Amino acid sequence: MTHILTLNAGSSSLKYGLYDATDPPRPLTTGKVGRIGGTARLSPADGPARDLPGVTDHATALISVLSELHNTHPKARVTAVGHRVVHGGLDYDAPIRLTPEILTKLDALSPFAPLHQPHNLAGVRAAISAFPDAAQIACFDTAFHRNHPFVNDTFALPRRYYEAGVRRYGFHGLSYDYIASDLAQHEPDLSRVIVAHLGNGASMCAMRDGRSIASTMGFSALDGLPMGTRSGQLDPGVVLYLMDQEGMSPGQITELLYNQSGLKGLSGLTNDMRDLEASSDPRAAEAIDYFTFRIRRELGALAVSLGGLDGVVFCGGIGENSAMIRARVCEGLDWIGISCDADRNAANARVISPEGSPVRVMAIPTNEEIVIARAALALG
Ligand SMILES: Nc1ncnc2c1ncn2[C@@H]1O[C@H](COP(=O)(O)OP(=O)(O)O)[C@@H](O)[C@H]1O
Ligand SMILES: CC(=O)OP(=O)(O)O
Ligand SMILES: [Mg+2]
Repeated sequence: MTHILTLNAGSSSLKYGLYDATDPPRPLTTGKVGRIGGTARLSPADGPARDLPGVTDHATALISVLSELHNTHPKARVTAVGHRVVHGGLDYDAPIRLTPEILTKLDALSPFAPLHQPHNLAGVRAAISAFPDAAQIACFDTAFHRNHPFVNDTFALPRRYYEAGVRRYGFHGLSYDYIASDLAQHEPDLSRVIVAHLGNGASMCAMRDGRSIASTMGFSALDGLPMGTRSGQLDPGVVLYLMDQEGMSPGQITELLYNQSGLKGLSGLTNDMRDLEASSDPRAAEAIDYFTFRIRRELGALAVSLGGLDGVVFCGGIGENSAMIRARVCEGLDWIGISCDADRNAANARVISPEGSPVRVMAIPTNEEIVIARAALALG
């Protein structure tokens, strides 16, 4: 028996999975290192969680994950490693087996996803040294969105920028791909669906019949919803002001918009939703107000893109676990058919809208790892 390893570096997490290389891949173990940048904690799905005091970044998190897997599954024969790679740019709209040339091309996209792409590619390089004989497969967050209609793919800039690749790519595509396959299997009657992937990074996707037609994220993973540490949608005039009036450099603005803004910037406290929910500081409440307000605003915009709504799905660390955020998002939206049953919501049930509701509202745990494992099996 041979095995597939999956690695998924998010902005605050490193998720992993080890699978038998069967069709479909059978999970042997999965888990994650969360709160990277804070008190990192390893949570294997099948064992006790523990803090990782020496882990301060994605590189040290990866060393811990590889050593955990070596201890728990010493006989694993890894023949393919599947990687989440956030940005595939113009060239990659499907998973691909990596070569040194492709890796170099993907390096060039790092400035457009600085919280992810460098960690994703460092993971590839670490996996090449740990498993030199294994196939390395990249699975792109952008791929799921590559067939957007022109109006959802472009900015109103002179055409040459579109041709040069300045487009609305959209991200979290592996998560949306998983949710689309889950819906096709279990809710085939739903055509127009909005999926809210709410984690440390957050975006929403409008899907018609399982295909993405619009996303709140754009050229980079900065656009759209406010996130743990990212601003979300911002008037470009603010960036001009920061440069012209405050004399900030591109590097300083990058640090501000990617690392010091969003929930962390607004609350002045933390990027972590669990900590914000537990806080009595009024700034924490205001950060949550802003987060839910922007989700509701985008919900309206995406419903218009779809010409109506049959379903809403919450996923990601916040979407799957926070009944409070889901309730706040759904509050007072009966007029577009959205409502939330308090008991179902509190129980984290799959369907949280009341029986017979015009829009089926759901909380579905996403599974980017299995999407990566399937691709690694196909291409490995
Ligand atoms: N029970 C919970 N209640 C509220 N928020 C939660 C809960 N569990 C996790 N979260 C939040 O989910 C976010 C992390 O989401 P996740 O999808 O794991 O991260 P990433 O985007 O880095 O992959 C954090 O803000 C965390 O506080
Ligand atoms: C693209 C993105 O924001 O990913 P994550 O939610 O894993 O940080
Ligand atoms: Mg994530």
